[in-house]
Amino acid sequence: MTDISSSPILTVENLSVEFGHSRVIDNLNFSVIAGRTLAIVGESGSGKSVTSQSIMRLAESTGASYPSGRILFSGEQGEIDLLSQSQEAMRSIRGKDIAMIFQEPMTSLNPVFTIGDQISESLSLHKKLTKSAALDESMKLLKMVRLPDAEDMLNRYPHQLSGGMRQRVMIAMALACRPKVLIADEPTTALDVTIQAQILTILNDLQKELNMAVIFITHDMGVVAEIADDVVVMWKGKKVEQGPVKELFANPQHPYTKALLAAVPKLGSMAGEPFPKRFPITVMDGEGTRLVGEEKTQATACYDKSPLLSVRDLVTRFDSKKAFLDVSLIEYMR
Ligand SMILES: Nc1ncnc2c1ncn2[C@@H]1O[C@H](COP(=O)(O)OP(=O)(O)OP(=O)(O)O)[C@@H](O)[C@H]1O
Repeated sequence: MTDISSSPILTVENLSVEFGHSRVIDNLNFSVIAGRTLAIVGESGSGKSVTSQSIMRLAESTGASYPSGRILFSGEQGEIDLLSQSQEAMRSIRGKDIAMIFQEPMTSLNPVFTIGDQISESLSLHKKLTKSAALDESMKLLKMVRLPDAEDMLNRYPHQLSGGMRQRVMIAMALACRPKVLIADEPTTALDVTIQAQILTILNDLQKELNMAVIFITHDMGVVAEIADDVVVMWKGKKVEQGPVKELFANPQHPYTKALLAAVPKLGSMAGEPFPKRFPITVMDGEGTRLVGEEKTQATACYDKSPLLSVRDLVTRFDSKKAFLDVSLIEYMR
């Protein structure tokens, strides 16, 4: 059950960000609580990445300034304003207290070092572990993100991994110091739908296990439905709507939120048909294509008022059977 009295771990207060004379974030306010996921959703250029880069204090290196605002973080030393920290102080906060994963893991992984070296480096830096303790811990982290053959994985180089594996390595690295806040900036956008579903499930599970606050940046309301508790909708640098995901999906207020929701595949309702309580699931695997039954998805159970079905829910459900959805079902859902 949600504890509405829990105090936020991170609060963005009246934040404005400018590049030269151009204001790209205007008076933004939101907060995140431990154990909950806040999705920041908005179209390209709405300011999602600048917001996360500002929290990490990485935006200045590309010319950003902050004419107003505070970013309050409740850490071990009590509440601090990240915007008034020196870059040196931020170096010990980044990665340790607040970690980030990005859309393209290849840009954050060093091609000439093994996976083991790269995870261990972060552990040595923040936790001062010896090399062998760091390698042991790295293996535990790789198991935590469900990478098979963790030991073999430690000796591999980034180019020897698939995109989904690299993203899991990035999650392992981000979680190395058990951060209080994880910022995930479109971490699944570059992956195909089956792998996206696996990564979202892993993130969801680890978030609960570690009781982290997660800020999840995306432009995809289908992803929001699966991963978020709360949503902030951004449009042209401003927050236009905010609320618990279930309420926002059931009763969107802002035209832009409505437009975002309309882009998500829905069953039936678009053609004015009543929403089917159950629908056929066809899978395609080594044994051919066949009907495996009828299902009521998690998504329909969650969003009874605004039935929403994403391809990912179904793929996740059948992934254990190494099965893939028949294209006809996806067509049917559209
Ligand atoms: N270094 C920079 N210099 C000038 N303007 C910038 C810079 N970085 C971002 N902007 C501008 O800030 C605005 C917000 O960009 P931001 O990258 O945060 O959008 P976004 O919502 O993350 O988009 P996307 O989904 O495409 O990543 C855009 O108008 C962008 O052009």
